[in-house]
Amino acid sequence: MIAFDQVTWKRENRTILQNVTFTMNRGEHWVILGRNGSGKTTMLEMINGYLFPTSGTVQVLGETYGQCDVREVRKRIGYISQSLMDKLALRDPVWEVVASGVHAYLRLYQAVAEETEHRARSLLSELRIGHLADQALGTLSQGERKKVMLARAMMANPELLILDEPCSGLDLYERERFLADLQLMSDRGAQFLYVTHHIEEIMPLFTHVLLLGSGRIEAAGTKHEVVTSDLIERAYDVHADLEWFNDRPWAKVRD
Ligand SMILES: Nc1ncnc2c1ncn2[C@@H]1O[C@H](COP(=O)(O)OP(=O)(O)OP(=O)(O)O)[C@@H](O)[C@H]1O
Repeated sequence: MIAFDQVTWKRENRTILQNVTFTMNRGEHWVILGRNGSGKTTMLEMINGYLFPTSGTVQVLGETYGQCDVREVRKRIGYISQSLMDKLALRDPVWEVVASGVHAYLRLYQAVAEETEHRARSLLSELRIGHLADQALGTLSQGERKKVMLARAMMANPELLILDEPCSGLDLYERERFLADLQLMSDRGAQFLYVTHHIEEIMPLFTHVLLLGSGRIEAAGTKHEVVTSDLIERAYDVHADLEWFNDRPWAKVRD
């Protein structure tokens, strides 16, 4: 599904990723954790084929980057990020924003097939925002906009769904609703790769965690192997006790 083999990325004499090797197998859902600047977004950009390693190889969905048409691979990947959100037209009706995801266009440039509109509307209803379908995107709350992005990404039936801090800016209520919706969407066949700063966002659906520290892998494996007090302390440099509650980890920071 995704394989990094000895991936290194250097910029202006700085090594931003160093010898990163990891494999995400079919059926697994991964979370990437790591401090600010540890290289998480850089990894996501590589998986999307926007950045190429200085050395090492990246394989995604069975294709090796450098030996395939990256644009074809991208069609099989959904990507939810703040920078995509910023590119969406705030005046467009919500259902159109969702429908444009079917071809991964930013806007619709031609008449939409009735079936596409129907699918966009029913995805919005499934995410409990069907009543907002005809409103302009710019009139929605941040939480509702995140759901629109989720619906838009699901329009193309992606095999891999990448989420870069999707819950940033959401209050507790909106965050929990978004995470519940993600759980709802997880049985549609897409595998998730989720970047966050908040370990309690590691929902039951996630199976594995990669912990990144200054461009190197500190740990990678099943979530129960990786999300431990020792490893979290090492990666974040804070003393924390971890507790699992409702199959999610919660950190209590000590002095
Ligand atoms: N194009 C670039 N040229 C030079 N340095 C870069 C470039 N892109 C990223 N970096 C540097 O690489 C490091 C890792 O950046 P990256 O955005 O991947 O971190 P991150 O883990 O996603 O951080 P955050 O959690 O703050 O979003 C940072 O120190 C950043 O300044």
